[in-house]
Amino acid sequence: MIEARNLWKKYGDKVVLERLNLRVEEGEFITLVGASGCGKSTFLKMLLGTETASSGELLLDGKPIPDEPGPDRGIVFQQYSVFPHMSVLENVMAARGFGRPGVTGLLFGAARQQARDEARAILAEVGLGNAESLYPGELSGGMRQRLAIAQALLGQPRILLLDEPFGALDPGIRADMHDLVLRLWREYELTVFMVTHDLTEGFYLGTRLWVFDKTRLDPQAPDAYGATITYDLPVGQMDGGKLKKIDRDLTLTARETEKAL
Ligand SMILES: Nc1ncnc2c1ncn2[C@@H]1O[C@H](COP(=O)(O)OP(=O)(O)OP(=O)(O)O)[C@@H](O)[C@H]1O
Repeated sequence: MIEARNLWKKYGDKVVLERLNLRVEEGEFITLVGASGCGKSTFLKMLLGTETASSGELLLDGKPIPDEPGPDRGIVFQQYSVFPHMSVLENVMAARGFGRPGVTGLLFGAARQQARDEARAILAEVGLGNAESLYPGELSGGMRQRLAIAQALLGQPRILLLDEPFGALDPGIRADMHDLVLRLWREYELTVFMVTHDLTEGFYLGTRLWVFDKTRLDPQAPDAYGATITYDLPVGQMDGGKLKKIDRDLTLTARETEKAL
């Protein structure tokens, strides 16, 4: 489904990512970990289409990823910007409208009613069915991320990109969000790429964990080399074409890996 062939990303003379070669099949749940600033978000942006490769290829179904976001790819950031003066329902409807052709993306009549119905359905899916008339300022951090996920799912994406979506949440809330993401991943048969700083989270959620790191370093020229994927660890298993999580002692596995890294 997704393939990178000798993919590089540079900003000016600064090499951020280098020599990425990878293949991802439909339905995988990839978790990305690595030091701050090593290019994980940049890689997600390349998948989204807001950043382009400096060289090499990034392919979706054998064709170059379009260099602009499309409905087949949804993204959730750690801090999500919503319209503060619009209710939860209106925010979701606005996201739907903006995804449509037209100058303003405004919806009228039957299209508006359909957008409202779709927005209500997706809000119920993410557990915000009773919060549609609240304003963003009235939402907890977890509810705000549920809203962001609802917006990301609106275009019925095949690929969901999550950039540290739960980094700012309390542990209890994070556990609820993990349940939500795993349910949505299975229900919508998504392919997920999720950046996290939490290795345990990476092991728990993913079917495959990637570690981004630099393999070469020039102390005189710190920007001369970029990061690449240094570990590609299977942390789940395929079961008759369906992905199934394997039971494991998560804490132990994460600790073992931290030691190994
Ligand atoms: N638009 C840009 N122009 C120039 N440099 C950029 C740009 N975007 C990112 N960078 C640089 O690219 C490098 C990788 O950034 P990126 O945000 O992808 O890292 P990251 O691994 O996601 O970090 P973090 O875990 O802290 O979010 C950083 O050094 C950053 O300063």
